[in-house]
Amino acid sequence: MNIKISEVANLPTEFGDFRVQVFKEGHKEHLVIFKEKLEEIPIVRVHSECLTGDAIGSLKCDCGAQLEYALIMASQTNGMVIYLRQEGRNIGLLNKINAYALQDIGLNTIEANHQLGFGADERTYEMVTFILHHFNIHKIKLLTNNPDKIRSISDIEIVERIPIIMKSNPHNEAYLNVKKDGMGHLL
Ligand SMILES: Nc1nc2c(ncn2[C@@H]2O[C@H](COP(=O)(O)OP(=O)(O)OP(=O)(O)O)[C@@H](O)[C@H]2O)c(=O)[nH]1
Ligand SMILES: [Zn+2]
Repeated sequence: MNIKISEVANLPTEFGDFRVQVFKEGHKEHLVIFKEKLEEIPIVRVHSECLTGDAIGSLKCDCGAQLEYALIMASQTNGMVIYLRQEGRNIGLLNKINAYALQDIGLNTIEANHQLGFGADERTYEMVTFILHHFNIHKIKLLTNNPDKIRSISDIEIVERIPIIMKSNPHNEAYLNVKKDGMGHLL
């Protein structure tokens, strides 16, 4: 992997004061948000980019609320958020919106991906291992409901899984049910 690493900079936020660093892999610029004095076994959130949920307040998913919750947890526990640029479970924004259009006519989140020729989840997590090793972190507590994410992160000991369950709304209820029944999420 040819990875460019930025300097570390301060980033004051409404959730607390963080340090930030970018890991650039090809055209993907992943952002790591962390507290200056990390816990020995920190709480880590591996968050996948969701422009619609993270930045626009979309109610179709739970990403925006999860990101806020993760930043608050990181701030309060000397933890870290790894913001991976894997928009739309790594099919990209254009394809995700095409998937949303298929969902508008009745397909669920998995069926829509398949209709477009993608797997249900195209994400990989080598970058997480690279980033954590860069910080000399070998053990973490992972904030997730997704068992597949736990299985996919290699060479890092996940000593605890901490759930990150957000309140549902009428727009994302069906989506969350498919994550639970079709993708094995622990919801
Ligand atoms: N292709 C596709 N991607 C989606 C859809 N809804 C959300 N996403 C993307 O899914 C990613 C978030 O993954 P989720 O499955 O919600 O959750 P997770 O990260 O696997 O699991 P947690 O760690 O428990 O949150 C983001 O990259 C979103 O852009 C959808 O309908 N289709
Ligand atoms: Zn989302």
